[in-house]
This record gives sequence, structure tokens and C-alpha cells, in this order.
Amino acid sequence: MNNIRIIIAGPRGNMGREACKLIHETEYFELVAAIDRKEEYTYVRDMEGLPALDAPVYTDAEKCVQEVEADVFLDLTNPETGKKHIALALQYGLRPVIGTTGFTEEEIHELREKAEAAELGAIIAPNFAIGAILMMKFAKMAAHYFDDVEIIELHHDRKLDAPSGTALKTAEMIKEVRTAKVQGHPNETEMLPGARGANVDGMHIHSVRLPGLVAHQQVIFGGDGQILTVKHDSFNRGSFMSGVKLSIEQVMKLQTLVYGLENIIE
Ligand SMILES: NC(=O)c1ccc[n+]([C@@H]2O[C@H](COP(=O)([O-])OP(=O)(O)OC[C@H]3O[C@@H](n4cnc5c(N)ncnc54)[C@H](O)[C@@H]3O)[C@@H](O)[C@H]2O)c1
Ligand SMILES: O=C(O)C1=N[C@H](C(=O)O)CCC1
Repeated sequence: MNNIRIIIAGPRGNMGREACKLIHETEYFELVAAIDRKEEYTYVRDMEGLPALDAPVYTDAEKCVQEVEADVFLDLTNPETGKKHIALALQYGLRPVIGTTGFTEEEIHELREKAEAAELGAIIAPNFAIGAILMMKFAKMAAHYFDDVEIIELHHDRKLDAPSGTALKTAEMIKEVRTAKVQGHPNETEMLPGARGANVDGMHIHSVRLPGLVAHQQVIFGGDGQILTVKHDSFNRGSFMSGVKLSIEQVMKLQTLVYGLENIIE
């Protein structure tokens, strides 16, 4: 098998550091360049705490994809940059693996058309943790039997987006099978705006942000005399790396855009 040549954006972030380690430790992965915000580093090996990789560091993403031959563009930056990078990768014939969130349905549809026209694989993964994918799948399964559900997502207080991509994805998956219903008392009033959380098709999503947390979610279903809770916790960024590895491998075999690893994992 040929090496999979990877460009990473955001190598010094929490996720980027783990991903650089993963690439370094995987025999058939090769880091060919990194994209950083700071003009301070020449090679990845110059970055504190990162493996001794000779990949050059760019601050201009377009220059990077023009100059470096690569197969996969791995983005672990922020929602705004992730959107720019996925378009850039597809434009220059690279397969994007995007870990950032915040894509609308229309944006995903448009990007899928671009990927298919270019015959390129692309993956947008709101959550790379295999346990979180199973949590979403189990929640969808339960939604066949319970129409009343609330989602509580809990993350570290450095997170930029709310609700989380995982919570939105979970709500979308539940929506596919749940009988539409406005939940709670028909006359309920919020004494403080936002008290009932965000509303997706009558389901409520609550976002908690606290130091000490990493990424956690509970999906709570209520029925006559019973409650079912489906729960997942990521305690460190290492929990996401098996999904990052799988995504890099799978994107090489795809010719379309896949949104969510539940579409890849049986
Ligand atoms: N899909 C998943 O499973 C998953 C898991 C964890 C985090 N995330 C998402 O991944 C992203 C990164 O998370 P994190 O915890 O590592 O965040 P972080 O803030 O620790 O790291 C982000 C890094 O991106 C860099 N960056 C920002 N803009 C950039 C640009 N224009 N070019 C190059 N680099 C740029 C920052 O300098 C920083 O080093 C976030 O959007 C987060 O929501 C996804
Ligand atoms: O740390 C984050 O930010 C995470 N974001 C994902 C989301 O928005 O669902 C999940 C994993 C951690």
C-alpha cells in the first residue's frame, strides 16, 4: 500500500497534537505539510511537544495546497476555517477530513455535489469518537419507541460553537425516525429566555460549558413510568483518534461526501 500523504491544519491545537502523534505512529501515514496561524515555525519538529516530523509549516493554506502534493487534508481548526479549508481542498483535488462543525444542510449538499463532480472522497465528522457514534445510533434506535427526548451536551469552556455538532447530528438522526411532537406543556412559559434550551423540531438541546469537561452527551427519553438515558463521555482527545484514523483510511475509498461516521461504521 502507498503511504497516505496528509496535510494537517491546526497542528498545535488539542486535537492537532494528538493527530500529529497518530500520523507519526501510523506506518502508512505521512505528514507532508502543516498549516498554522503563526509565522513562527519552519517545520513541525520546531513546534513544542510535537513529534520530530520534517513536514514544512505554512500560514497560507492556498499556497500550501498548490506547492505540496498530498492525498488528504485534515482540518482541526475552528468552524469558520474548516468551511474555507474544505472548499479549498476539493478545489485542489485533495480529500478533506473535517473535524470542525457548524455546516448547514445546504452547505453539505453543495459540498457533496462538488466532491462527486471531482470524484473525491470527503468526510465531515462532528464526532470522531467511536463510542459517541454508537451513542447516536442507540439514540436513533430508542427514538423509534419514545417520542419525548431531550439532549444535554456538556463541553469544555474553550468551545466556540453551541450547541455542539454532535448534539445537532443526534437531533437530525432522531428526527429521521421520531414522530414530530412539540414537547413539554403546551402552555409552558420561559421565565428566563433560554431556560428550555434550543428547540429542534420540538426536541430541546441544552449546552453546558465548564472547565474540567472534554466532550459529553446524554440523550434522555421519557415514557409512561420510565426514563431511558443514552450517555457518552470523552475524557481526553485520544478518544477521537481511532475515528480520525478510520476517516483518513476511508476517505481514500470514497467518491462522495460522508457527513457523520455513523454512515461508515456498521
Ligand atoms: N469531530 C470531533 O470529534 C472533534 C473533537 C474535538 C474537537 N473538535 C473540533 O475540532 C476543532 C479543534 O478543536 P481543539 O480542541 O483542538 O481546538 P484548539 O483551539 O485547541 O485548536 C485549534 C487550533 O487551530 C488553529 N487555527 C485556528 N485558525 C487557524 C487557521 N486559519 N489556520 C491554521 N490553524 C488555525 C489554532 O491556532 C489552534 O492551534 C474545533 O472546531 C472543535 O470543535 C472536533
Ligand atoms: O471539543 C470540541 O469542540 C468538540 N466538539 C465536537 C462537537 O461539536 O460535537 C465533539 C467533540 C468535541
